Amino acid sequence: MKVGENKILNGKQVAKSLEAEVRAKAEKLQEQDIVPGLSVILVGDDPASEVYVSYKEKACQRVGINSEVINLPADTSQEELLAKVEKLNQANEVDGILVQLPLPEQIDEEEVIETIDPAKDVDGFHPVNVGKLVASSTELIPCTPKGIMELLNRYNIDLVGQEAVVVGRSNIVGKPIANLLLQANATVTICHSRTQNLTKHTKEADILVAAVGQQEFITADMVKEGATVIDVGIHRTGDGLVGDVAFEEVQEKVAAITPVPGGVGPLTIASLMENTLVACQQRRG
Ligand SMILES: Nc1nc(=O)c2c([nH]1)NC[C@@H]1CN(c3ccc(C(=O)N[C@@H](CCC(=O)O)C(=O)O)cc3)C=[N+]21
Repeated sequence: MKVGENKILNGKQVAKSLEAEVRAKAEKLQEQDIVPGLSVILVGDDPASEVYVSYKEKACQRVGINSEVINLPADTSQEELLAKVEKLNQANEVDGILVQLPLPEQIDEEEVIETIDPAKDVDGFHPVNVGKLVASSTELIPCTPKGIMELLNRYNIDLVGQEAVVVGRSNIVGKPIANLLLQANATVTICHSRTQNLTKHTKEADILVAAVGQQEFITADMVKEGATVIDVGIHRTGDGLVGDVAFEEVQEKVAAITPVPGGVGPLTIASLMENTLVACQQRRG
């Protein structure tokens, strides 16, 4: 099968259809004079963060969510940042609060996340939402894992009883996607930097999620023929964006694969729109 024949999972297209659904629901809320609101706090001037935040703002415009970006200087203190979060917790028109990561080193990230009202935690990073995700169910699921599950679902990729291998154990991607795959009845293995004989595990994967943070780390010899490969990585290189998967060689071997760009990234943004809408419905719908 060649590129373009459906083997390349079109995250951009699925994101577009998810956004259309959010937009329709936001329009319904407008009949009650409710407009969902998202506040993004950006500390410092990391260029990559600025780009991602601008994507989030544009998506809000597309779906009918009010967005506000709060730019704080790189030397913002912990107290100042917490005070800002608390103010947003109190603001009725703010349904979602997102503090863009990574944060400068003087900031205690965990304390910031714990200060966000769990009902407004559209990243799904607050311990209350993490606990609900693991133990039962919550609407506020971390955006990247949520987007991946939507993609698998829309492409009818079977998970029940399948071997799913997640490479990476971050709180943002690895741990939550492993839990969601488990809930979907996959058999889940989590690999990480200390895993011995990584290839032994990845070669068994029917579904392989690469969230390693290293450019083109997953090579063709590491994947099983006919697998589904989800590439969560984003690396800026001289030749443009590349992922955690060596796309050209791996795509020859697998049944389905997400591209970078145009795969997981747009789904992350669309899921943020969904989470903001859901937070709004739950708070004031
Ligand atoms: N609190 C918080 N929540 C986040 O969700 C969060 C964060 N911090 N910090 C940074 C990461 C990264 N992230 C991305 C969002 C969209 C694309 C995206 O749209 N990518 C496009 C285009 C990439 C490009 O052109 O730069 C694509 O892959 O096709 C990528 C990455 C959200 N993050």
